[in-house]
Amino acid sequence: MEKLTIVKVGGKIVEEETSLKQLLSDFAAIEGHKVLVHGGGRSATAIAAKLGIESVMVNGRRVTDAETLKVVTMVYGGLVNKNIVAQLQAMEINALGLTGADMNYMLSAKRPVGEVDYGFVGDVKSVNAGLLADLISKDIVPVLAPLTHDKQGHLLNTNADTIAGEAAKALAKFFDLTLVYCFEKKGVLRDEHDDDSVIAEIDKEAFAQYVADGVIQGGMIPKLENAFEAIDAGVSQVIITKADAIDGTSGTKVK
Ligand SMILES: Nc1ncnc2c1ncn2[C@@H]1O[C@H](COP(=O)(O)OP(=O)(O)O)[C@@H](O)[C@H]1O
Ligand SMILES: CC(=O)N[C@@H](CCC(=O)OP(=O)(O)O)C(=O)O
Repeated sequence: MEKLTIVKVGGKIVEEETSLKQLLSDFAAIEGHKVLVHGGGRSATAIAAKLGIESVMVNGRRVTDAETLKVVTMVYGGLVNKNIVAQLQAMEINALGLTGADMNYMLSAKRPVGEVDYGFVGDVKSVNAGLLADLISKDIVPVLAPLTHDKQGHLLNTNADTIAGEAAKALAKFFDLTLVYCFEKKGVLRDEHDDDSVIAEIDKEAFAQYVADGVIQGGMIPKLENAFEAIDAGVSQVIITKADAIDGTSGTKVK
């Protein structure tokens, strides 16, 4: 099987021009087939605020009403995605920006209203991995935005960590796959405020204990849940690391 690296980059890196540029240049240097998944939550929050729209997050997910859906569509599907594609093209990477609606590559269903009404948030139902794999095999580099669709004409907001996890799970049938979640810290930390307290390896048992102890919380919980699901689905390696170390030589290895 040929190797494929999927890199997911979070909002703090995406928001800052210099950190994004560095990340894209490191990404461009990865050998072999690759896919980039981007977030941009912070940019969406900033632009929503300029438009007088308040951002509400519950359990790390954005409550997405009709106006917020317009903002995230513009920010993720437009501004962030197309800027990344243009910058990668300048680095001789043949990038192709996609939402889940493009090529119908990622289908979702609006999350049912439970204790929380998340609005236009999509839970992934299926991934058209064959079409993505065809593109990847032709040396095209998909750049995936955190938007999916319901095939009834509606875009839905889906967390970027989930997009990366679902794409990895589906593409693991075609490639020997490494999934790298990169963000602003050196990995999963024993002490969130001490960047030198990286947990080198984590399994489900240790994860449950760290959550119970309050060491792992917030957005790191769904990130790790996505990571474990990817390992269970046959992804060879999942690494959580700092954006300047996407070569996988440091950070936290998910077992
Ligand atoms: N033990 C931990 N180690 C590292 N980060 C943690 C930990 N517990 C909670 N976090 C938080 O998780 C955040 C990463 O999750 P999230 O904001 O969803 O990531 P991203 O920026 O990649 O979308 C970090 O910014 C940090 O504040
Ligand atoms: C449903 C949901 O929460 N969607 C996310 C999608 C963006 C994202 O995940 O961005 P980061 O990776 O930068 O956090 C949101 O709108 O914030």
